[in-house]
Amino acid sequence: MQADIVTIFPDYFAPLDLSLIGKARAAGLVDWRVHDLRAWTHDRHRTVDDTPYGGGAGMVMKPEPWGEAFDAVLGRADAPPTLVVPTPSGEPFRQATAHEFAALPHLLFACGRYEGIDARVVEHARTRMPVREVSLGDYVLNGGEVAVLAILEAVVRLLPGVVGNPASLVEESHSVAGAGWLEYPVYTKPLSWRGLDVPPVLLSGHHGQVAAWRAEQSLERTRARRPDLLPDTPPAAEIGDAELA
Ligand SMILES: Nc1ccc2ncsc2c1
Repeated sequence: MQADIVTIFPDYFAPLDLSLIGKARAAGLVDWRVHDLRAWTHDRHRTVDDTPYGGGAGMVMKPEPWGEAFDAVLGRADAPPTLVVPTPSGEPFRQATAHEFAALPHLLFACGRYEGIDARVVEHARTRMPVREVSLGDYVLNGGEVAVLAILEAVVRLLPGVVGNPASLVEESHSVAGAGWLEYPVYTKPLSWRGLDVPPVLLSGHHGQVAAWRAEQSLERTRARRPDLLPDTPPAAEIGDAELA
C-alpha cells in the first residue's frame, strides 16, 4: 500500500516510524510520503488560509495549494488514489471502513486545519479520484493529523504480514468477523492480584466453556456500553415506550 499525506504539520507523522507501522514500512508492506502543503504556496508568507466568505469566526484553507498538491501526487501515480479527508462532518470511520481502505493500493490523506478546507477542493477532487470524507467520532480536533494517525494504524495493521498473529485480528472489538461486539475482558498472570482473582472458568482447560464465557462477557459489555451495536435495537424513544408499556 502507498499512502501520501498532505499536511501543514509534517512532523506530526514522525512517530509512524517508531511503531509497528514503521516495521511494516521497513518490510516493504506499506510506504508513505508526508508532504508539507506549504510547498505549494508561492507567496512570501507561504499562506494556506484566508477569511471565510459569508463571514464567521476562524479561517478557511485556500483551495490553490491543495489543488497543486493533488496535481503533484496524481502526476506521480500510475492510477488515481482514494482521497481520504478526516472531518467531523464525514461518514463514520468504522472497522469495516478500515478493511475497505486496507484493500486499496493508494491512499491520499488530506489533513485539514482551521475551520476546514474550501469545499471546492473536495468537489474538484471528486472529478479525478474517489473521495471518502470520514469522521472518527462526534468530537472536534484542531485538525486532521491525529485522525490520520489513527486511521493509518487501523488500516495498516490489517495488511497481510503486518501483525505477527493474524488470528489476533479476528476476536477484536468491532471486528467484522466477531459480529462487531465489544471485546471480552482479558487476564494474565498472576492468578491473584490485590485480592482480585482470574475468573476460574479461564483456568478450567474447557475451551468450550471458555468460549461461552467470553461470548457472554462480550454480549454483556455490548448491551451495557453499545446497545446500538446489537441487531434489532429499537431507537431510544421506542425503548422508552416499551419500558412504559
Ligand atoms: N480539519 C479537521 C478539523 C477538525 C477535525 N476533527 C476531527 S477530524 C478533523 C479535521
